Amino acid sequence: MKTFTTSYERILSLVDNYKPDLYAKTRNFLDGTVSCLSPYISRGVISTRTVYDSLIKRGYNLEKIEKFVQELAWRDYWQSQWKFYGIKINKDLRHTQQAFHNHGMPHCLVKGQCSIQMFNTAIKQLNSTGYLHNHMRMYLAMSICNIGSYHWHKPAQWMYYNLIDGDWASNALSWQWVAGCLNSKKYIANQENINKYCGSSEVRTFLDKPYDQLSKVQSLDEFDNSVELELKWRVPQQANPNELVLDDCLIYNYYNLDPQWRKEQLANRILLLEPQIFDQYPISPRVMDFFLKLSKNIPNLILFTGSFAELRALCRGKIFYRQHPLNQYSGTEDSQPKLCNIQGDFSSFFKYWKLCKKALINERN
Ligand SMILES: Cc1cc2nc3c(=O)[nH]c(=O)nc-3n(C[C@H](O)[C@H](O)[C@H](O)COP(=O)(O)OP(=O)(O)OC[C@H]3O[C@@H](n4cnc5c(N)ncnc54)[C@H](O)[C@@H]3O)c2cc1C
Repeated sequence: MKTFTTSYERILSLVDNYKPDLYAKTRNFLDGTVSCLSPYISRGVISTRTVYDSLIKRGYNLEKIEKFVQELAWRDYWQSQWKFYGIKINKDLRHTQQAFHNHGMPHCLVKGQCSIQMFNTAIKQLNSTGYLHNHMRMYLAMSICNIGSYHWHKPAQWMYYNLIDGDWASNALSWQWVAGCLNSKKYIANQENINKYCGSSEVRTFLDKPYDQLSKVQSLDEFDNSVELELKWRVPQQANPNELVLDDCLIYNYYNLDPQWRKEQLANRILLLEPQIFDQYPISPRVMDFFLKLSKNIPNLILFTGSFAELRALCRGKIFYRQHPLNQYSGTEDSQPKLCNIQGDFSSFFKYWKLCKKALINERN
C-alpha cells in the first residue's frame, strides 16, 4: 500500500529524486511513473516551482520533460481560475451540466460495492491512503456524472473530503471538465480503456460497450440508489492561547504549510483553522490528521481555531499571509510561488500554457 511521508526532509528528497523520464509514456497507467507529490503541493509544503527548479538544477531540459511540467502548470492554471472566479467555481462555470437527474452520491460507490472491481479497489485505496491516480479520478467522475447522470458538485465534495491532496480548484474544475461544464464536451471512457490502463480484464460491465452506445446512456440501475452524505470534519480539541508572546503573526492554514516561508522572521507562527472554511469545504478526520502531521514541520506552530477576526484581536502587531482564494484576511499578502506569474481568465489551459512555456524559456536565456 502506498504511504505518504509527512517529514519535510523526506518530502524534499522525494522531489530531488523524482525522475520524469518515462512520465509522458506511462502517466496514464495506474502503475506509471507519476510523482505522487500532490499531497505536498496542495498543502503548500512545496510548490510547483520547487519541483520545477529541482528538475532544472539536475540538468533536465524543459523540452524533454514538457508533459510533466505541463501537468504542474495544470495545477497553477486551476488555481488561477479559482483566484479569478472565486466562489463561482462552485457552480457550473461555463456550460450548464446536461442531462443529469441525480444529486448526492451513488450508494454502491461510496460503499465500494459496484460491479466494476477496479472501482471497488480504488475506493478502498482512497479510504486507506487518501490518494487516487489521475486516470482513476477521471474514470470515477465520468461514471458518476456522465453514465450515472449525477450532478458533479456533491461527488466532488465527497472526493475532496477523502483526498489528502484535496485542492478545491483542481478538484471542482476537473469534475466540471469531465461533466462538460467547461467546454461542453463530456469525457467518457469505456471498459477497454480502463482494462488497458489499469491492467484489468473485466468484461460485460456497464462500461463494456462501444463509445457511440455509451454516450447515449442516461441512467444506470446500480447507481440509482443515491445517498446524501454528511461530511463531518473535526479540529483537534485544543484551547486557543490567551495571549501571544511576540507581536507579529504569520498565518499558516490548510493551503499554506511551507516551512521555508519567511523562515527567518521573528513572529508568532499561527496555524489558523477557520470552522467556516471547513463547513464549506469539509475534510475527513483522516485527512485532517495528515494535514496536522505535515504542520509539525513548522517549528513552534501555534494552533488557533476560530475566525480571522478573533485572531486579529489577539495579535498585537502585523499580520502576514500567503495569497489564496479562500483567505478573507487583511495584512501583508505574499504571492503564492508558482511556475509563472500569469494572471487573468484563460478559457483554455493551452492558452495559459503557451504563455507559461514562453516565460520558462525566457528564464533560461
Ligand atoms: C475528478 C478529479 C479530481 C481531482 N482532484 C484533485 C485534487 O483535489 N487535488 C489535486 O492536487 N489534484 C486533483 N486532480 C488532479 C490530478 O488527478 C492530481 O493532481 C494527480 O493525480 C496527483 O498525482 P501526482 O502527484 O502523482 O501527479 P503527477 O502526474 O506526478 O503530476 C505532478 C503534479 O502536477 C499537478 N497535476 C498533475 N495532473 C494534474 C491535473 N490534471 N490537474 C491539476 N494538477 C495536476 C499535481 O500538483 C501533481 O502533483 C483531480 C483530477 C480529477 C480528474
